[in-house]
Amino acid sequence: MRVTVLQMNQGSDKAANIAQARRLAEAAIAADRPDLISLPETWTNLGGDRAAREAAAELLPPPGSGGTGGPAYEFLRAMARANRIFVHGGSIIEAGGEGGRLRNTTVVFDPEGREVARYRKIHLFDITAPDGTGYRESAAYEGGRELVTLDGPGGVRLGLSICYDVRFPELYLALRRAGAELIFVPSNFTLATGKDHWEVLLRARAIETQCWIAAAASWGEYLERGQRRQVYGHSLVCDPWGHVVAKASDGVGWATARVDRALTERVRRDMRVLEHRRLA
Ligand SMILES: O=C(O)CNC(=O)[C@H](CS)NC(=O)CCC(=O)C(=O)O
Repeated sequence: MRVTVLQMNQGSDKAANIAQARRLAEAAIAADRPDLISLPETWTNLGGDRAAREAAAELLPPPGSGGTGGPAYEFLRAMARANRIFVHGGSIIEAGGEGGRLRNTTVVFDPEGREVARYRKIHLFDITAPDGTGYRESAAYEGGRELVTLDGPGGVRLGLSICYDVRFPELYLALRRAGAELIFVPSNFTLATGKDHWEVLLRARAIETQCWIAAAASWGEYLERGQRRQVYGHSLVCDPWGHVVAKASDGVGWATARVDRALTERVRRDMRVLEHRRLA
């Protein structure tokens, strides 16, 4: 099976972001025929101000209801159904959290266009970057609490996570223990942290968990309340040995890799790290 990660340069115009996602996804699907395609974190909105973020938010239909969602949700569903592929929607902004807060939420659709998983980002990005920029994701967002895995194409078990989650290895160990073979890390990684940490963290999570990692990321500049900010990009797919087997260059685009399940099996058989664990 093949997995494609899309690299976008979204801003605060939701309709333009959906148009960009559509254009990139159509080109990637035509070129590489993936079974599974993944978008970046909050690909429907990056930056702007609180009002732009709230305007991009969608109230999602209850899981399993088959109900109709907003334009981003319906775009993802239609793309899955039209191409008969799994679509991992990076994350979209979900309205309806406690106290008017938003949620940073992944939805996954199967080739029939049914929503088969929903994950809400657990770890929120409240930090000061080395360049002095402060981030307080928890001001707008409510954190999730639930671990999510599901069956993907060809029975490959998928595990869900988002961006800053990647710094918390216990989540990935729990996903592996829940049977995950391919774990997603859709991201808006900052340039200041990403240049030093992005690939190291993703490869470490792959090596420790012996899982494939698919990390679709936002790339380039955007404006946050008029201030210029940069995100690192470098969307990639990593194999369970820790090799980066596909990576997007600078700019918008995508990268596709073949997920070789025989490799997963061999790595796990020959180095039984799960059984060798002593402390956690
Ligand atoms: O704010 C939104 O609308 C969507 N959320 C994000 O873009 C979040 C919080 S600002 N970004 C990250 O988690 C980057 C993590 C990162 O860069 C690191 O761990 O170093």
